[in-house]
Amino acid sequence: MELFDIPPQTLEMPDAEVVYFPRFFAEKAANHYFDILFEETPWQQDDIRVFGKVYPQPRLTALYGNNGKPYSYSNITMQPERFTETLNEIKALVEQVAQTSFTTALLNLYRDGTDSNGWHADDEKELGTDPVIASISLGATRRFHFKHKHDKDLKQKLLLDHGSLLLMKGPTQHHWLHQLPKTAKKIDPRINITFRVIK
Ligand SMILES: O=C(O)CCC(=O)C(=O)O
Ligand SMILES: [Fe+2]
Repeated sequence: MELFDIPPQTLEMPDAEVVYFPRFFAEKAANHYFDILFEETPWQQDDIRVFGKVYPQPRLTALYGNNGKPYSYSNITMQPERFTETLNEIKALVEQVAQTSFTTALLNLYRDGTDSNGWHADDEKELGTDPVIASISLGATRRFHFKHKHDKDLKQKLLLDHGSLLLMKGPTQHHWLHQLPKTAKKIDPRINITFRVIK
């Protein structure tokens, strides 16, 4: 496993701890995981309620967990499936780098450039304070944006590549929002796995 054949990059973000590992998985491993997860995941499309209106979520999702605890956000409550062999394998590798034992994985499937994830922080109370969130990207490269909650001049952006890991920890979720914007480009699907600890 060529874990660090490109060195990790720490993003310049005050009030945050964000590290990007461009090639956490080599190309072949990343292709393999994409294919399996694309096929075997019971992808679902939930409705979300934003300011009293109901919309289909602009992506498909699935939740896996080892403690049976549901995860709720944007008025959705998801019940976890048992971790698969593939997800356990990925989880074990991510845990070595994140130095955290995760209970839960939220999977997102962005079918094309019209799927997206709007501005939010992963700050639900069941994640506790200063949560460690480890985010794996597989498939099409997508843009990812951060903006500070209080200082409008503080922004960061990066590209999330096939096989990469983005680690967000410390006070990041307290002070920053993140989003995965739509793109007008014709692009292939992308799978994201965010590993979390649900207490
Ligand atoms: O798809 C991504 O990279 C981000 C996903 C995300 O922010 C989330 O599920 O909370
Ligand atoms: Fe998030």
